[in-house]
Amino acid sequence: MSLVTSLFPASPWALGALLISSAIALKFLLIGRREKFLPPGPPTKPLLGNILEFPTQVAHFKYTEWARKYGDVISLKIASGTIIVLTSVQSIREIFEKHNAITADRPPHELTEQLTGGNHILFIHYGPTWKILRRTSYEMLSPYAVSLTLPIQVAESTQLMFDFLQDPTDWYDHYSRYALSVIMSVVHGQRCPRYATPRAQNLIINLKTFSQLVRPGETPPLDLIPALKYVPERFASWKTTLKNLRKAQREYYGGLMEETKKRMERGDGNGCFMQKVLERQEEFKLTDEMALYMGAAMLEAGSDTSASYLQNATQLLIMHPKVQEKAKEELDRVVGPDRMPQPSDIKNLPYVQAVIKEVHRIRPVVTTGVPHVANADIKYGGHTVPKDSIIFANIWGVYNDENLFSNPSEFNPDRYLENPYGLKKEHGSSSKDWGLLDDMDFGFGRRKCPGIHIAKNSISLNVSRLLWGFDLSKAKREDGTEIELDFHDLEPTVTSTLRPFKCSIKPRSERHAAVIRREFHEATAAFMPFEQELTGTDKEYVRRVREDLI
Ligand code: HEM
Repeated sequence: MSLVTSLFPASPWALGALLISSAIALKFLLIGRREKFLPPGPPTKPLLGNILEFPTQVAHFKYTEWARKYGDVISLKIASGTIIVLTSVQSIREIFEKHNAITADRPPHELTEQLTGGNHILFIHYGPTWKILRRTSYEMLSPYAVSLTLPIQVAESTQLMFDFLQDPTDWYDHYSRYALSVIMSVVHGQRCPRYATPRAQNLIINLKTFSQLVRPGETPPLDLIPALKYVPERFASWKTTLKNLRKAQREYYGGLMEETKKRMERGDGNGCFMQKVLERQEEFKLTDEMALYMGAAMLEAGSDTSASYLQNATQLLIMHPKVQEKAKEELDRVVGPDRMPQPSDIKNLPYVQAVIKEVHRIRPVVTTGVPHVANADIKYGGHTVPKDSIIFANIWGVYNDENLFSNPSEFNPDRYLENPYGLKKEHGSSSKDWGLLDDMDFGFGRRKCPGIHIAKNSISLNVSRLLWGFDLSKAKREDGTEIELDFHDLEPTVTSTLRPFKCSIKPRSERHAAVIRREFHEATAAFMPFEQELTGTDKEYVRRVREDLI
């Protein structure tokens, strides 16, 4: 028997079995391997692909390192799945904007599917339910609709400044209260005058449980191995957490909706988002479940994000006293010391606007965006972004590209006075691509953040008021030495959320402080329609604070 024939078994059945098992083995070996048509990326390992080096936290640093090495569109293999990361304005524009109908889907997310019954606009697939929810949110959060909510937004910002005045040590929580209260008022028609307000605390606790549950490693990889969802609850503690959270969320959001209904029945409606949703529920074709989770999604997507931006801005301003000085000079000239800046002032404050853009650039809130999914192949740069691939936009990587921005790690708002997009001189400002740089932090294409107008109001009003009224500096120890700030001390979440830190926030003068107190007192009428459901403790709190102002 020759060596060659000895390798083949005698029976044709055995030969067939051998061929099939070899084909299966080969297929398995190919799993994890980068297909030829894919954009380049780091080397893969059989079966695993890039799973071992795939970053689950602060992914933007690793994505950027790979982009500089392999190009602005890279691919990563997670077993047989493909992840695409875009790190240029041109690729984002082409793939997310030009092909927006193909890239409007989201990756499967079993946990949120089970938690919300597939009704949460942020997570659900691109399809009929999403279209209904999106149309509703788009209409309710249009620039015009948002302009009608300005009085409560401005009033809440006035309380924020008042809170800084009264109790600057809790500055971090004041931002969280503010962001929550604005969104609770605009969406559900009831405000949270204290951080400790039960409505605020309930939401904070539910959001914490949720973000712990979705943290990588907390639950088995349900989307990768769907069979895991059938493991009985006694062996899968995540199922109990999820069940309890679903119950808590439904009680919470259901309660808010009931209170809106009662307000409407009494004829005391305050024009909040949910009131309008309920009034037009049939027209929008919203089921009760869809309406419930519409309100939920707004609160969940709209509170932490705005607070994180403002906390980041505060840290950056403390770290850059010269930027504060320059902004204050502009505010003194345009607004003066006898009133706080109003939304209508922002257009006359180019340097403050530059500061706001520079904070977005150096510290985008959602550094790698929220992933989209392609539902068909897309050709780009000689490669294919395949159907079903998960696509991230590496916003941080674009904003920190030294080919676009000079010294990108330097906080320098002046770059926006020299070029409307903050770009190096040679890029000019005429290319239509650059417009995308303006609002990158809010995402792209059909899934772009519908809350952008509320968020922009919050950001511009509060950054300008903070600079107008306060001197921000590092806190000092007892021995007089300054406590240094750590720019990279972030919470392990998907947003750029700083951990709380000590700092000093002092009114610029007694004159500024008096204006804040006066305007807070004058804001009482704007608060009232949103205080109908306050608990006894909260009622007592607002009564006492207002009495003290007289
Ligand atoms: C600084 C504040 C905010 C930032 C940075 C931000 C950022 C984002 C980003 C990056 C996305 C994903 C976009 C994409 O998939 O391409 C998003 C989606 C979303 N945001 Fe915001 N957001 C902010 C404030 C708000 C506010 C105030 C609201 C509500 C009033 C809101 C409601 C939503 C909703 C409902 C979605 C889901 C849209 C969808 O999937 O169709 N956001 N946001």
